[in-house]
Amino acid sequence: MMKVKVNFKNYSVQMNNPIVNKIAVIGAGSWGTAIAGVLSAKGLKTVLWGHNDKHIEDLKKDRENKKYLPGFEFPQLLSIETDLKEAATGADVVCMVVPSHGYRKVFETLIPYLKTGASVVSAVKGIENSSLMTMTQVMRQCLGSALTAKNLTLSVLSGPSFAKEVALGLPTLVTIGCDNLEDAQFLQNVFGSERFRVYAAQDMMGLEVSAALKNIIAIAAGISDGLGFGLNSRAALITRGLAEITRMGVAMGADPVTFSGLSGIGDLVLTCTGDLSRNRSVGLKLGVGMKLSQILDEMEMVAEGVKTTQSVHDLMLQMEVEMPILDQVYQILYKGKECSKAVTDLLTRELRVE
Ligand SMILES: NC(=O)C1=CN([C@@H]2O[C@H](COP(=O)(O)OP(=O)(O)OC[C@H]3O[C@@H](n4cnc5c(N)ncnc54)[C@H](OP(=O)(O)O)[C@@H]3O)[C@@H](O)[C@H]2O)C=CC1
Ligand SMILES: O=C(CO)COP(=O)(O)O
Repeated sequence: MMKVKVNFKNYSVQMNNPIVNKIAVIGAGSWGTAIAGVLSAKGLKTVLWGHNDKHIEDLKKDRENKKYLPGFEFPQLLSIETDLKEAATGADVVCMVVPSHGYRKVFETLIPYLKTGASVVSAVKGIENSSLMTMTQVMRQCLGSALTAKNLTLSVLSGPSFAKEVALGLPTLVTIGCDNLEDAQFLQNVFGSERFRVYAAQDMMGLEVSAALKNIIAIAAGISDGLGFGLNSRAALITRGLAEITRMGVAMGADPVTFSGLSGIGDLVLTCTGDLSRNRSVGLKLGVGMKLSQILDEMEMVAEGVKTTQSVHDLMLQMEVEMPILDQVYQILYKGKECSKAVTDLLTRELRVE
């Protein structure tokens, strides 16, 4: 039987589209494809770039991303590219959706093609292993003086947003953060639509830390469910996880208020409870006794929390921030600790005041 494809339902051409001639979405996984689909469905000329020639050929031929976001036909205004120069040249907005482990290399290659005055948005939720930097810190470092010479704006898109639900046009609320609120407000109009409501913010560090660290707590929540624990345990992990994320965020310069927003508690709840989460599913499999190497071998998609656990563990030691849940997830992922022993160690810590 032939499967019916959905054409980015509920995103119609908007009358209030701001003047952007071209948007480049860099990274053709599920999230990049969903973002590019939404933008083009609302009437903006959008180019989606991916690094894998064979995969990109399939996208062109099928007008669908069968590997990462099956079932959604590309809108007419979406074009597909393997050439980074072609994709980025002339783009007013460049949205980076390459996973954190490949982000720096792709961005460095992209810099010469960035248009003067362009807005560069990171939609990625991870902390780089080698530098322990967030993605906008990586971009700042790569750009150096080109950031001001080219008059570029850096920003972050974050919030509870499973790619599949966004592609289906189910109501989704996210936040875009820029140093300057006016720049965030411009991007609110670029990305926003009736079904994709965008809030503006200025605390980029808070958005990036909450986005990256919720993935680690989602692994912990998956482990808890995999071990057969109940809803009490999951609620406790979300609550104490948020306390850890906030402690680290504040130590890194974030505003604590951000952690009670969409990118904070919003995305944490989604990822810890939603079965579409790849990070939660890694935890579930660990909880029922599978080995991490086997889980990763069988996964086609990225679970950013696995690598980010390593980065945040380094940050925890460097910055002397107390993060007991993160520490146990690290022990399970990287030191082969038994999940049940990690739980016992967490529950028998010295008694505390909340
Ligand atoms: N999916 C979602 O619902 C959401 C994801 N995010 C975030 O978006 C980011 C991207 O994730 P997502 O799209 O889901 O990932 P997917 O697993 O769906 O796809 C990953 C994509 O990245 C490509 N890729 C892998 N390595 C590199 C590299 N070194 N250079 C360039 N491209 C590379 C893959 O190509 P190939 O396989 O062909 O090598 C593939 O196209 C992550 O940080 C994630 O946390 C944020 C919000 C929602
Ligand atoms: O960040 C996400 C939704 O907001 C997606 O989470 P996963 O990467 O765990 O699937």
